[in-house]
Amino acid sequence: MTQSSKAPSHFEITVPASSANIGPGFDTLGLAFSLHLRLEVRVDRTTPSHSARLDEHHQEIEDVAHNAELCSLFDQSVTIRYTEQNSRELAVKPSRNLITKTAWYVLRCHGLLVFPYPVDVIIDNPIPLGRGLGSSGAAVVAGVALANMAASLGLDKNRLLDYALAIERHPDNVSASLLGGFVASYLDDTPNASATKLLESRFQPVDIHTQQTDAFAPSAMAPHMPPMGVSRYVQLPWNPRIKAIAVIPQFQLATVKARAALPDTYTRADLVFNLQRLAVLTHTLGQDPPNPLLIHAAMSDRVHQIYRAALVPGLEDLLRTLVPTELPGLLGVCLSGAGPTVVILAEDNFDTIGKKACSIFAERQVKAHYQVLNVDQAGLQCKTIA
Ligand SMILES: Nc1ncnc2c1ncn2[C@@H]1O[C@H](COP(=O)(O)OP(=O)(O)OP(=O)(O)O)[C@@H](O)[C@H]1O
Ligand SMILES: N[C@@H](CCO)C(=O)O
Repeated sequence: MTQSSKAPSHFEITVPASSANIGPGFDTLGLAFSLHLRLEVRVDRTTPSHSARLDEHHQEIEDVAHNAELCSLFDQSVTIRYTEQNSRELAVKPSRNLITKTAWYVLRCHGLLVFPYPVDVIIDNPIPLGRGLGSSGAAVVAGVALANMAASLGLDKNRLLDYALAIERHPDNVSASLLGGFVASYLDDTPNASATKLLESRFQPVDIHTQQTDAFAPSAMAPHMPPMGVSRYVQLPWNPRIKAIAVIPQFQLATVKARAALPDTYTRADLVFNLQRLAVLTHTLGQDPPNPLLIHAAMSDRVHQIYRAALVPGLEDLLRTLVPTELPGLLGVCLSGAGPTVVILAEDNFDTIGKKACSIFAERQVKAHYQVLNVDQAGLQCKTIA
């Protein structure tokens, strides 16, 4: 992530799409793609926003009966516009849009009720919504970066990840979008020393392991700051010859619905099945030449894909039919995150494989198209323009 020291008045934020799980790595593996959410941001640093500081409002906020006044105050400090891609159903009211709501949470954790200077954001989002390509994760990463750059908060990428996790509770998508490449991550159950320091401050750290979050509660005087170092990660080796064929059905599947389809408990046999393949998979995707039979077998899963198959017609056919012995160049197949997109890792014959996958979906009356994507090794990029 690049960031100049001078407070920029014109900058660009780019965040890669991502695929989570990659077969056996449920809630831990993430892969960033060369498909980017882009924000072009202008900050009018000549005109400080009115009522920028939370403590200037201390008494007023105590008296504010509704969130409405806080929202309208924030909405006056930022404007957002989308280009035509994938934005029809997205809110352009800043206090209701995921990107700027996330930025608002980060600002409020720093005592700011609004952006310190008026901000204008043009958003280009080629990442399809609700398809398992990490559009919400990319939006959250873009939001924390927007607050960091526009308010010159000086947060490094590890702290940005803490804030992103206060919103998106599973680390796989946001870690890949923030860091780039092929990432394994976990949430740290034991808050470290710096996190306990936060306990003495007036901010109570958000409990990252519960599902509900008050991060977006605008009426909160000072929202719960995330503990420091709440996630740990490693960036894994990736053979650049391997590309991803994203086979994208036309229907959406919200993550919350796909997570509700999962059981609360698993047999030891199923857990061991996934653990064994996960261990192999984290290494074999960095080997050269790739080993198709090993990769294909290591991408098998018993924790989430079988339980989501009913929500993605054609998934079981794809997992059963797309094998390296039948399709030269094919390495492995998996549901992308919570779906419905299916990601096929391959080193050759991308179009033959993509068309075959779309035809299998079509046999189940599912319209789909495919995109051949490289793995993005850069992650979040913040580029100063002026
Ligand atoms: N680029 C974006 N800008 C603003 N809000 C977004 C954006 N992408 C996603 N969101 C918000 O996040 C919500 C959930 O997004 P989406 O359904 O795409 O993500 P998901 O289901 O969590 O997983 P995935 O994006 O991987 O499918 C959307 O309904 C939308 O409100
Ligand atoms: N690991 C998450 C990813 C969601 O994008 C899930 O599969 O629910």
